[in-house]
Amino acid sequence: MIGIAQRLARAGARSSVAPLWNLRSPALLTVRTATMMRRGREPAEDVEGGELDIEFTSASLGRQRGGRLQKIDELETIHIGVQTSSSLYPVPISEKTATVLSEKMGIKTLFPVQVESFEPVMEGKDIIARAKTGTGKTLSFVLPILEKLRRHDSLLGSAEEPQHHRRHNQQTHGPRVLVLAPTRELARQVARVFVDVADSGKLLGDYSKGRNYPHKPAPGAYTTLLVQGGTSMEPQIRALTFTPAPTVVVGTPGRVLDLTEKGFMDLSRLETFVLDEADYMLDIGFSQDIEAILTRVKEHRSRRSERSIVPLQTLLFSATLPSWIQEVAANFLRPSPDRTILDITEGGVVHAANLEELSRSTSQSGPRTARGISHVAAAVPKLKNVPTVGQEMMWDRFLFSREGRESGEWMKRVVGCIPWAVERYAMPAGNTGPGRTIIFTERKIYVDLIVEALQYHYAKHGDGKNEIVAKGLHGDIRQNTRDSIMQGFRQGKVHIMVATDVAARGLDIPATNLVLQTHPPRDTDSFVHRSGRTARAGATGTSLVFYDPDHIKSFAKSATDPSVEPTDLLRLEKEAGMHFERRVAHDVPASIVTGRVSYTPCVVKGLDAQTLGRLVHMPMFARALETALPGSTGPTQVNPATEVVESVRDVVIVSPNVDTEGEALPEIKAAVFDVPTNTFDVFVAALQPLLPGSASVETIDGNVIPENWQLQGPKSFKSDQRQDWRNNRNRGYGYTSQQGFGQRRFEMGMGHARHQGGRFGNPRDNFPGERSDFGRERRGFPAERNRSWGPEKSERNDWREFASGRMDRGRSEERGYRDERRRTDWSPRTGGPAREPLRQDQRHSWGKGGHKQRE
Ligand SMILES: Nc1ncnc2c1ncn2[C@@H]1O[C@H](COP(=O)(O)OP(=O)(O)OP(=O)(O)O)[C@@H](O)[C@H]1O
Repeated sequence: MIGIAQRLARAGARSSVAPLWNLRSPALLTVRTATMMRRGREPAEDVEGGELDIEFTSASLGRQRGGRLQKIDELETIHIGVQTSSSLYPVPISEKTATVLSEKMGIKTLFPVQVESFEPVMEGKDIIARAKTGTGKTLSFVLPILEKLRRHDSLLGSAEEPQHHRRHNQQTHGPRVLVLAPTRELARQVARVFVDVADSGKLLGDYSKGRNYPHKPAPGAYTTLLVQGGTSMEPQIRALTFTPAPTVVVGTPGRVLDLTEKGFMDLSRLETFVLDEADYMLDIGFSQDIEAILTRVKEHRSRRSERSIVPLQTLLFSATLPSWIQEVAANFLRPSPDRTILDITEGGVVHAANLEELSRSTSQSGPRTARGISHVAAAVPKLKNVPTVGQEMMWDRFLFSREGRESGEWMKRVVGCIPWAVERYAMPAGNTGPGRTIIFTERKIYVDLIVEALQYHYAKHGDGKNEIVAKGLHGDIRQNTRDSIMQGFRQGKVHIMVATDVAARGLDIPATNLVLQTHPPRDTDSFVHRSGRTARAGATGTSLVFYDPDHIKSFAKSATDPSVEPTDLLRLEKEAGMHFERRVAHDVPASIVTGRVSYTPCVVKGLDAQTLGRLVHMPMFARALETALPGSTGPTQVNPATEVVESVRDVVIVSPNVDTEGEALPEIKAAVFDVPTNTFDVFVAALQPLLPGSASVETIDGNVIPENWQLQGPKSFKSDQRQDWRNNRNRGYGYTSQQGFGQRRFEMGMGHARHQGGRFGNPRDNFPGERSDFGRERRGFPAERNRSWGPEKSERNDWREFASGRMDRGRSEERGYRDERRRTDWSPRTGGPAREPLRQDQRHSWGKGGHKQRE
């Protein structure tokens, strides 16, 4: 008869046995084992779960090997809760970890990738593993890594501890495990799993809740340090130099490399090196950093005696392992038999013999996306009206930028359909709340635009009770804001997160109902990862891709005619092994981007092409022109710099709202601007100083708008509105957001604030028309550069230098600044005259508070 301990150990309960021997009274134990023995009933009997009273005799216990096990003298009855190996933790984990998993993390069973990777990691093998999104890859390396540390450390000092391991542990100070992840958010998430499983309290280096300097860890605790960019390095350095050093470091490659190169991170004690999202990390972009880090690891380790070194174990995990990875991964992994290649598919676990086999199996392994995802492709309808983004400056700027001309129309169409998608797919039946949606888009500017439009839409059309909050996440957002947005999304305070691919990999937000992509993604792997943000850990969810219905034609054709290039969606279906349900999206009735704006036509006669050429560079005019030309070139297709100017030489541009089609004003070179009524004043105020003397501005009825029109108080812009402007209040006049003029103008930036009617500065000074930006001309700034879309920053700085008397004559002549107009009394700080002319000795004190001393 073999002993209980051996049997338990064989069945996978090694670590659970030790406390058993110390029991002096009946106790309920949860032992992860399949085979138990009852007294007097030999041989052993397989138990299928449930609880079992077992009596052990002192004789049977006493036979157990190992001096550390206490011998029990009397007969004891021990109640052991038994569960079969297939249902609960079929791997030998310590009692402590088992308790954390089941009680704190609510994990009752292990997922296949976790079971399969456990033993190889424990044995110190290298692993490259692929498993679908949301199948628990993080735990599949965290669990065995911590267990391995525990097991090794439990042997510390005992005869069983391997010699080289003992020396390895004694000698140095740095982390024993290094995990690299591509994004800061993912690094934080992985680090948290280490902290949870190790039950080590605080995550070091997590500053999201204020400063968190390293505390003295409990003896034997496996502490984890988060080393991410975008936050202060100093506390990370302090944590690294602390004794004992953090056991695990999880970070992004840039910061890890930085700390290593500056000598703060000693990697000579490193035992395990993990690349989460391995394919992404080894792709161009990150691979250089990774190689540099590994070179450092080798350097550090080589300082130590050969015999003392524990072999470095490398673990690579991802949901996608493209074929190119075979060559790259071969440089990182040791050859067989020190390496295991795992592919966890729907059909089961494939132990590939080599990397080639793994990449071959990619195409044969069924759908590559997680099982619970429903895929929808929604055709985005064409714009029914001509929405002009009236209320938000960001859209203005975008639509007349180069990108805007390329993709502006598509973005407007897409944005108009998002509320439909959210309502339909992110609000599950019976669920009163808005659910969670992640919207992926290609560029940061799209993120900002979508967020702005959604915030506007939900503020306007929300029911006031279930307010839907949308926030953006991309690389230009400050780290603490990114962290709080992520936290808000996890907690359900943010309902829609609009993100670039920074959120595409690894992020685990369990209750995400909908993943929406504004364009079919560039490659299938991106699609797999983006879609994988929903339907995690066996849940269900929807992944929706917006596409252009023009592609429908080629959809149908390409199905029958192989010579037709498959569209993006067909390619995705083929390569990802899934099928899209086709739908037509609905855009919101009143365009989300604008609502319907009312227009006032404004006829400008006597325009020459040169003036018009200048006008069209200003977003405000360009937009008006665009609106005026829907029939000919389409609302966003206008290239203002060329097409419009070319055509204005011969034809009259007519507003679509005016039923004249060029005939009513046959001989006159004129432009009819359809100006949104609420910005009419700003428009005219900005327009008039730019026109040549021969030009006139008229309403469509032929009433000439006098030159000082805006000063007399236009009908559409009443005095109380002007007062609002002065008082920084917004009542939705179109040129500001809800945040109020002052703040908005600050956000807008200088150039934009200017063309909204005035100088950047105190908004009360700048009511359009009362004081314009063009006053600078009076101060001697060359007229041709004096435009509000005007001079480049460097030129502006030059001008300031000149105006404040700091520029020498040679340079000022070179730039054509008129020296006789040099104004030494002009304050570069306030843009107005200083109180009294500066003395020579005071001039140099600008910027050092000299002007204050004079006051
Ligand atoms: N054994 C388990 N039982 C229940 N839930 C689990 C188990 N293992 C992991 N999970 C949960 O599954 C979710 C997904 O896990 P994880 O983030 O590790 O997936 P992943 O495979 O790394 O996904 P991705 O490829 O997107 O990075 C997490 O919320 C995690 O808590």
